[in-house]
Amino acid sequence: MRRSTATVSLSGTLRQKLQAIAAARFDGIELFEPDFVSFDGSAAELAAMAGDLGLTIDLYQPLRDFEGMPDADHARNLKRAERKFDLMQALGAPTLLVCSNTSPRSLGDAERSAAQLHELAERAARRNLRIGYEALAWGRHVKRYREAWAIVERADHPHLGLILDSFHTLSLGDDPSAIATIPGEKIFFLQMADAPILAMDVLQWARHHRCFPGQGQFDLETFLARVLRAGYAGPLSLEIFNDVFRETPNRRTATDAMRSLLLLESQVRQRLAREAAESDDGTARAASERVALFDPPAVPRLGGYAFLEFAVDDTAAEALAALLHAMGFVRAGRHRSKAVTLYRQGAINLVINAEPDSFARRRFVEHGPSVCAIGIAAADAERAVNRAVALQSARFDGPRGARELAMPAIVSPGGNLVHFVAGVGPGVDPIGADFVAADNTTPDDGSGLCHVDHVALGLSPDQLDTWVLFSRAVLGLEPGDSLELADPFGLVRSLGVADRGRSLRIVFNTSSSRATRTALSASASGGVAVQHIAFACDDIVATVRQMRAAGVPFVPISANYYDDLAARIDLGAERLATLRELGILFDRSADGDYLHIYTASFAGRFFFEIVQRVGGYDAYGALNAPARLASEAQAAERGG
Ligand SMILES: O=C(O)c1ccc(O)c(O)c1
Ligand SMILES: [Mg+2]
Repeated sequence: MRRSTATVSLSGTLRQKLQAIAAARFDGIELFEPDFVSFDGSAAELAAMAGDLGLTIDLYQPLRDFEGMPDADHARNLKRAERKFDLMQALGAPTLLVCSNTSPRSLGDAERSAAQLHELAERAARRNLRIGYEALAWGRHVKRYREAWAIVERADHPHLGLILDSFHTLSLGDDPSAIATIPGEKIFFLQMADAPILAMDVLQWARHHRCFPGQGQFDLETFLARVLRAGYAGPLSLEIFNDVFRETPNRRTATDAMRSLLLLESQVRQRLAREAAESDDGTARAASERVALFDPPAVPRLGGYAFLEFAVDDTAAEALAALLHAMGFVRAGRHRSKAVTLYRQGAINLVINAEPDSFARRRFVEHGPSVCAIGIAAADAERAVNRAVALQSARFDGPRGARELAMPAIVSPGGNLVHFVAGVGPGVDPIGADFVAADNTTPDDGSGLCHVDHVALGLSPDQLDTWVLFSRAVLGLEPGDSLELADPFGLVRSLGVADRGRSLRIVFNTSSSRATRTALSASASGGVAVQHIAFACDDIVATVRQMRAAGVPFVPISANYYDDLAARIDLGAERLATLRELGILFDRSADGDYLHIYTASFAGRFFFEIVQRVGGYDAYGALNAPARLASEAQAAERGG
């Protein structure tokens, strides 16, 4: 399909917007009128600029408060429309979007609305332009696509058609099924927008909280499948009013925009194939044949975290090694050719990279001691990278020594590397292969840690949507519930994503307050940093006892927390006393329990969490996070 985006979806001047849109390889734009009104050039200059960038101007939008007006207003409206037709001809824009009237002066008489739109279409036809009529969810008399279609049908003019916008239909909870009954050639344009489900005024929701497909909670797959089965074959366009996108650097937004369309197309492609197999009316098959939908390599099958790599210098390497040692990790080997050491426990591989001239060192210089790369086990690593690249990630090929394993990697939105590691499994050791075994290896030692449970990222607020889409599109992870937690200095939003098998979990923490630790660490790291790494164990009491004996520093938890816990959940006196003694936090859901504890921060950059999941507990103990956040703030208050 031709891919297009409204200029309102990105930040910048109109010139910068077009450059970003072209760089992301869109085919066209919807020109949002305010962008043109304040543009410092003529329509012809804009048309030339778009043309030079390989972009067509697919739609001019919007013309407001047009249909169903008293006669005197209508006469003025026609004059106004003629001026816009002049402009569209100079721009080479074929279609004008007329959104349903919101004026209190509009009369709500469908006959009158149809007649006035017919007249507008007749005038458009003289210039070979087209009118698309769109129902705004807050239109005065027309809110739903069926109401708009009834008027278009009644007006019955070849230059008048319908414009569909997923936001208006899905925000009202309207059923998109009937779209399939509208003749495809009467759907003149299609605007796609996702959004989080919010209980708020629909106009505010629409103007501030739309997001790209895959970033919100609307069922856009069903919506688009309906539109394609109706026979629509025009552009697939994004119209996203979003406060954050208005200020986010527009190259990233444009990449997200394209990634969102490619993901949606690939989902709908599969959906149509399924529907074609199930239904016998032929429209699903016809749709698949009519439009070419993006077809990337399949979502990778993931097998959890294969390794985590830390960027350090020699000093930080020593301090981190001491902490890991106290946590029960063993130094398993040194890299064949680099200043890189492998620490192991259970199935956990931690790579400590102090190699002077390396990607890790560049990250260290920018961000201090930090996680600079992760490895994800994937059955077919090359295919996983190919999918990532198809979905707009950059491939990274680092220098590789003679006998080293090929481990294809991509660059994640924050600039860290994501390696895909094939052949991880019982009895095989693709990570260890690059390391010369240390002779002090005692694999039976350890404190009972078995695998990486999750990695938590601290994100600046403008990174959250980017990461939700990246993890969904590239890694096939799906979001859970979004929660709000209290830090002593503001609110923190926390959202977990995971694959279906729960082998790979990532938690995103973000804060719009400026003084929360989440916000401070996100801004100190350029917007994205691994905030903590959670290791899973089977007996947290034994593990924490051993770590405490070895001197691992944990975040102290208020005695009041345990009094409150006792009031909320009946754990038995002995169990409660053990948790209190060791500073272990507890959460219970309908599915199971979660016991966890946090280490003190390492070099003020990141920390570790030890977790034990019991039963089918599927979250991250977010309700306990305030206990940690307050504890850290109080330690800082004491000068700790
Ligand atoms: O918010 C608006 O005014 C507006 C304008 C044009 C559109 O296509 C739309 O969906 C909303
Ligand atoms: Mg719209």
